[in-house]
Amino acid sequence: MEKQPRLLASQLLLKNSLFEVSLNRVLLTWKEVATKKKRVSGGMHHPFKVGFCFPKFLRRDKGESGTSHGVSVSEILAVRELDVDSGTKDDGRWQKMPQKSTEAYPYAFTVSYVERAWQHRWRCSDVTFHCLEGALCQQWVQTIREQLTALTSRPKHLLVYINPYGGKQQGERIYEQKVAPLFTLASISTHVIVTEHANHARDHLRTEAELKKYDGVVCVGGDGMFSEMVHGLVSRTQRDNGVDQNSPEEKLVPCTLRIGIIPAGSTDCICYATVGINDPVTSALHIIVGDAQAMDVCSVHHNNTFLRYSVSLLGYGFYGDVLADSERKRWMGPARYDFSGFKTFLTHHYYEGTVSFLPATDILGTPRDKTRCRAGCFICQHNGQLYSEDAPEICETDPDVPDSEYKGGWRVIRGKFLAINAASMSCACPRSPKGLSPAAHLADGTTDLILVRKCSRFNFLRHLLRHTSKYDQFDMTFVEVHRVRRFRFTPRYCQSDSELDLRENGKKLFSQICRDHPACSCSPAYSSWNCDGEILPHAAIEVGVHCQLIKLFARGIEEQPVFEDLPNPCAV
Ligand SMILES: CCCCCCCCCCCCC/C=C/[C@@H](O)[C@H](COP(=O)(O)O)NC(=O)CCCCC
Ligand SMILES: Nc1ncnc2c1ncn2[C@@H]1O[C@H](COP(=O)(O)OP(=O)(O)O)[C@@H](O)[C@H]1O
Ligand SMILES: [Ca+2]
Repeated sequence: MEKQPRLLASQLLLKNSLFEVSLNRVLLTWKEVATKKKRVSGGMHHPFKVGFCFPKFLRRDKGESGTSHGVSVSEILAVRELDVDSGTKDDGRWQKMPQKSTEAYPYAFTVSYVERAWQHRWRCSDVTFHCLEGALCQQWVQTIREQLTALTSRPKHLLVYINPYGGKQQGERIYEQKVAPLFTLASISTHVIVTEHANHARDHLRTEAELKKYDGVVCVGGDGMFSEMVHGLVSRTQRDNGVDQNSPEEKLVPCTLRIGIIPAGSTDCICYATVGINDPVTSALHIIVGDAQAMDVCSVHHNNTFLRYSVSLLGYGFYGDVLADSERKRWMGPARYDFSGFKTFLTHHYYEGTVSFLPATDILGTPRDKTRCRAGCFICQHNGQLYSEDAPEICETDPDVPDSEYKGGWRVIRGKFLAINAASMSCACPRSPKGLSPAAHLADGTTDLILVRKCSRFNFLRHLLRHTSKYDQFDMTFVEVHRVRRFRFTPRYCQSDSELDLRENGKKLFSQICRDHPACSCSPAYSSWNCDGEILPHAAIEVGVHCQLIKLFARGIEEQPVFEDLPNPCAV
């Protein structure tokens, strides 16, 4: 790392020990002064040599000369002066001042910063430095504040929507107790709206919200609430730019405002797969430090009419049936998915239809890779560039020509499927920490199309269980996975353009099939599509991926540090 010029360096007191504290544009470091050499310096600037740079995740080292700490300036949340005389912090919280500092070091300031905890959790930590002179203390506070102000990617004004009914109905409490105090600490102003009905946030964003006033929008809720934000923002952006969402081939305009998610839902898959954990404090801290993570968005059309956007799972068959059943059991909270999941597994329905897809051939990465999409993902950068430079691949298709005759690289697969899933990202969530498609990428412009063909109940159970273990869920004869740019699905019993209303005619067709095939296992003709937790009204759909259409306040999952592999900077 390039050596940065030092902005400040002083000997300051921390918990009754003397530390050499140094600030440059990148790092704030503090290192205990060796016991023998310990002396009170009178608060003058003492140049000292910081002969090493802290590796990214290594914040603390015990060297010969005492404990060393480092925090990246980009992860400092706030700095504030302490009112030592009154013994209070300027945020009103009482604090017992250490005896030695009140006597010899009567001025103090506190730096709040991000500390990494277990399993990708972030926490807000405080460190308080005591100074001999008020002027020095103020100089430190002012210099750190100037550094923070220079971080232009940090949001200052946020529009927050809380779904009070998501997940375990704890959205408001989570926001007030865990998130709002952190936003206040970081001097972020907020306009908070507690939603009063479904689609309140979507419609407000799409038509009313004065978006120019904000640096980002935040939702407190689950994947359904996030989906509302996506629909509101994407639709608004297309309308403002005169783009017709009804055309499946249209290149959509990316949204500029970033979206933050404070997890308070049932699956929290978007949060989990972009941050690594569904933890409200962690998400709030990612928002405060101004992280940015691009994400792909799928548009879903039926007969040249826009239906919905999807960012995580589009699932027909198993996941569609689980969702349809679970919607009637919302009162159960997140447990409804376990109940409906078990019930749907027992019904073991399969569905016939044709899947046609345009494989993503010119890109890096495959769904069977061992590498994972992580913070700063090279594959997302590479493929993202490829797709943003090129015009989207448009394959002229004629609805009157059978799928099997399509040209332009489309592939056609007909069959009986227990599940057809399109995962635009891993879909990692607490139920399946590796997700539906573990090697899928957040921002590579593709979706992983997973086809699970009709198989025995036992084999399907094996496939499902592999989502929760180290074994490969795709390494089974009845499962195939393709990385695609676009795909279509047509159910076998599709009635052309005047397609069935699924709820009405689906029932009729179900009984018809069973009469025609007395020995069949009574699979209905149609399932429904689960589109990020919403049921789609049509089974025949066309899907296209829009590379990096939105941005989140996240950075992707960070690699966990392997401390043994890192050099000890203090070792001789
Ligand atoms: C017998 C063991 C079975 C284990 C299977 C585990 C596989 C779980 C993969 C889940 C992928 C979830 C993808 C995300 C979907 C969400 O958009 C959607 C709505 O979420 P929310 O708004 O928070 O309610 N959630 C679901 O569709 C739930 C699927 C759960 C299926 C068991
Ligand atoms: N005030 C409200 N009342 C009822 N439903 C709401 C409200 N606000 C949002 N919703 C809807 O609740 C659904 C579920 O929300 P979500 O936050 O995703 O929770 P969960 O993860 O439990 O499904 C979303 O589809 C959203 O449109
Ligand atoms: Ca993707």
